[in-house]
Amino acid sequence: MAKHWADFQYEIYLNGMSGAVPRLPTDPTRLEEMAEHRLGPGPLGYVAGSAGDGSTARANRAALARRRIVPRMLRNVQERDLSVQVLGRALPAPLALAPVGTISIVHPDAEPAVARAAAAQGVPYVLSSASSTPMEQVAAAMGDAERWFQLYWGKDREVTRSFLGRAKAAGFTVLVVTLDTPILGYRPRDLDQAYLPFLNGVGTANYFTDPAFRAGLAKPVHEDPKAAVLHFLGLFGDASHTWPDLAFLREHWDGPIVLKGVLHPADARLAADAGMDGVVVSNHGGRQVAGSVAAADALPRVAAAVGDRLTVLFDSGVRTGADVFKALALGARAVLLGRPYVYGLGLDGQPGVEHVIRCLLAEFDLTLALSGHATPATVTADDLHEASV
Ligand SMILES: Cc1cc2nc3c(=O)[nH]c(=O)nc-3n(C[C@H](O)[C@H](O)[C@H](O)COP(=O)(O)O)c2cc1C
Ligand SMILES: CC(C)CC(=O)C(=O)O
Repeated sequence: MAKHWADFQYEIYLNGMSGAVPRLPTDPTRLEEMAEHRLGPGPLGYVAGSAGDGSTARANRAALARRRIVPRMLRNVQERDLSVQVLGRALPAPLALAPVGTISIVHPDAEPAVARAAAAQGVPYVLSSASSTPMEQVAAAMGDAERWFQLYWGKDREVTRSFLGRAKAAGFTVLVVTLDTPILGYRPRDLDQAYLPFLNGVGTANYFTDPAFRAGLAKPVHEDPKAAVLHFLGLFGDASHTWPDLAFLREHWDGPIVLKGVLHPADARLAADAGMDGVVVSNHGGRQVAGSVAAADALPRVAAAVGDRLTVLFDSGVRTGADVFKALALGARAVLLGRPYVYGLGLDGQPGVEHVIRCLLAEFDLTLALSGHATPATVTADDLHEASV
């Protein structure tokens, strides 16, 4: 019998026969609660927090909860294959880890631990520009796994050129360009504590080791770290970019380019017109625009507009295997997971991240099977019922 992601639950029960229970909860809500007790107030506020009154983050969850799965019976789901084709690559399941900057604030093993966990499970990890570890070191920890790099497309073209060159040399093949964060959103939990990881130099290592970034400093980083941090804050984003500027990135990157943070179907069409390969329908986990459309409400409109021209990915609010199923039904090819794996890392390092991935995919596998599907490819909008509350 083929191995299935769902087997993880039997592994847990079998371990229980010798008295072992999982070190971390298998329920994402309890995982978050545990992280709340373990992370310090600054890191917790930064990771768990969102923009303004938090309404976008709540809407992300509500939009997924409102959709209910309508399971089908007697469809032979004994043998299942969760793999999907994404940007010409075969992924073992419709999942990647979202780019999350500055994660050394939750665990000293930081990005290399996430990279090893993702590689061990065969799931792509999108490494953030704001990595607390230089990208070359993280790439080395990724082994043979797919290497995806997220670009903060900033003000200094030389830094952008240098990042793209370093990413290519380090074996990254897919470029994910984040559009929704040219400026940091209004985040009261961070403001109230006057806390930002970058102010302590966290999340800047990838910049501080960059020759083009260093060329813009009057003094070496170790002589004036504060000036280096200010330089980073001044250049990581550029709110003056417009659609024609994408030509620069297309010119300097050979592989697939995916635009992250697209919510409007018209923007998705512009992405396709600009020669991009994919979009991530995302509102940055509700961290940028309070009051914005829930990502799961934007998804079907974007998929209808460009699903035949672009690879449509999705993030913001995914917590469970059922959420992955719903995102596929709403038109996504695969999802990116954000905060939950950061909590796994914070609580238990690399094994914590692997635990989160295995729980999510076990639940997705079971949801798929118990809803009458042997593969993600057959999931459609017909599998969902939209509840009125
Ligand atoms: C602490 C934190 C840091 C983040 N840093 C980045 C980043 O550096 N680049 C980026 O494109 N997105 C970043 N994001 C957004 C995630 O990639 C993703 O869009 C979001 O977390 C998905 O929502 P979820 O947390 O509800 O799963 C960050 C999110 C969090 C929580
Ligand atoms: C502003 C970035 C450097 C990090 C980020 O994307 C975030 O905090 O959401």
